[in-house]
Amino acid sequence: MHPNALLDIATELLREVGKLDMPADVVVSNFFRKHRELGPRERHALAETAYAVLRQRLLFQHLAQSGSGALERRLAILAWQGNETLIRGGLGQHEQQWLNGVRSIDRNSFSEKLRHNMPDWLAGALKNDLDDEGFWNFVASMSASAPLDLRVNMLKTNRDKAQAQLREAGIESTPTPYSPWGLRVEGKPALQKTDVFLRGDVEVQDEGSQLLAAMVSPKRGEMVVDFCAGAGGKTLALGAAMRSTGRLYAFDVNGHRLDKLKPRLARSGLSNVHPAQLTNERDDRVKRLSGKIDRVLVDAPCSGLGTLRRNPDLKWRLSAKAIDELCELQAKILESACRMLKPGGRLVYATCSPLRREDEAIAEAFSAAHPEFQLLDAGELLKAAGVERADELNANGYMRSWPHAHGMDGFFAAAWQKA
Ligand SMILES: C[S@@+](CC[C@H](N)C(=O)[O-])C[C@H]1O[C@@H](n2cnc3c(N)ncnc32)[C@H](O)[C@@H]1O
Repeated sequence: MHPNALLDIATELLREVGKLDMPADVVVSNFFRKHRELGPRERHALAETAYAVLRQRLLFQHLAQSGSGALERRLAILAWQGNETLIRGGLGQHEQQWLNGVRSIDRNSFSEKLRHNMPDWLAGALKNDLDDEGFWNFVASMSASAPLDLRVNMLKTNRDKAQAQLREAGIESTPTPYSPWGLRVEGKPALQKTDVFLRGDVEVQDEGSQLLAAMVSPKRGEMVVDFCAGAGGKTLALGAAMRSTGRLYAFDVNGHRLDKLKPRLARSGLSNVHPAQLTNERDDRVKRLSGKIDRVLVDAPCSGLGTLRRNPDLKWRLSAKAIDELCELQAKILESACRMLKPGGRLVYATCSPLRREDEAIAEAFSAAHPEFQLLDAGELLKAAGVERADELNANGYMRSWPHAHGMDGFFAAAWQKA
């Protein structure tokens, strides 16, 4: 495709993504469905360019002020993630000069806001929770893209075999440093077409998300509830840990998300999973299971800010008010879900948020209101589940992962045992 035509398409894509009215991954895949003429390399460059703009939106918007023509075209030129020589071929003389000028600006001269690229409310909240070094480490980690992690389905195979089969399909991977079930893949290969994926030997799941299942560590024959199962990322890991025995309820209020679990379940070979849509967290099903369940995972609806590497649009689509509402809902869900546990049972509360308000604050309030639930040490639980270097993930008894420290998404988990 001619570079100018490619820049026109990039301009169009950035216009769509810039509306921020839908998740960026949905906008990008809808856009590609409309533009069948694009090859894989062009799609990759376009998607990465859109994501680069979302990651450093304030900086690019600031730099784009000095140019002329459509704003989105200037953003695309500044953030271009494909072949530099190719795209330069599509630029007019003025654009070439403008780009050279912008590139020569010393980035150290930029204001703090242009360096962290976050709305004020979010920068304020993170600075409140992290020290200066932690804050800037977090910022740096969020400006890179995330790796593709897979969880090996131990019901069907083992990590060595899965790795060898991926290699046969031309996909190189390495064992994840913490999760004993994880493989980290180089680049973004077309995994979904490989036999090893279609057979259900591997599933896409961030290493941190695998560790949340390790915090639950369900055993064969147990009664387990995944309260906020969504599309079932953790459900599948829990079901495999149970060796497809016992009963695993996959609850969610969103039927559309639960529908997405079905094809994954079919591949997984699990027969112990029972998906059910709830009307709300106080649904009658929850009452009926009161005092009957061995393990409950509450993978709560949250800001998702621990996944900013994958979903950089979140920081622009969320607001301080939305966090307030989420915190209220998280407390309500935990309060209702805890009723299902039998004495001796384990409750796990988890988020993919780095904000203390959604994490420690919810866990501390729950502990204070429920003396019958005793907090368990996350480091010990992870070690017992076979997680390597478990101590590195222990933060005052809670589990915490950071992209900059552990190379995985930012997760939090608290676990309690019911007396
Ligand atoms: C973090 S996501 C779950 C992701 C999922 N566990 C996975 O691993 O793929 C949170 C889920 O909570 C669900 N949810 C929101 N409000 C809920 C409620 N009141 N009761 C149960 N689930 C709820 C959302 O529909 C969403 O699917």
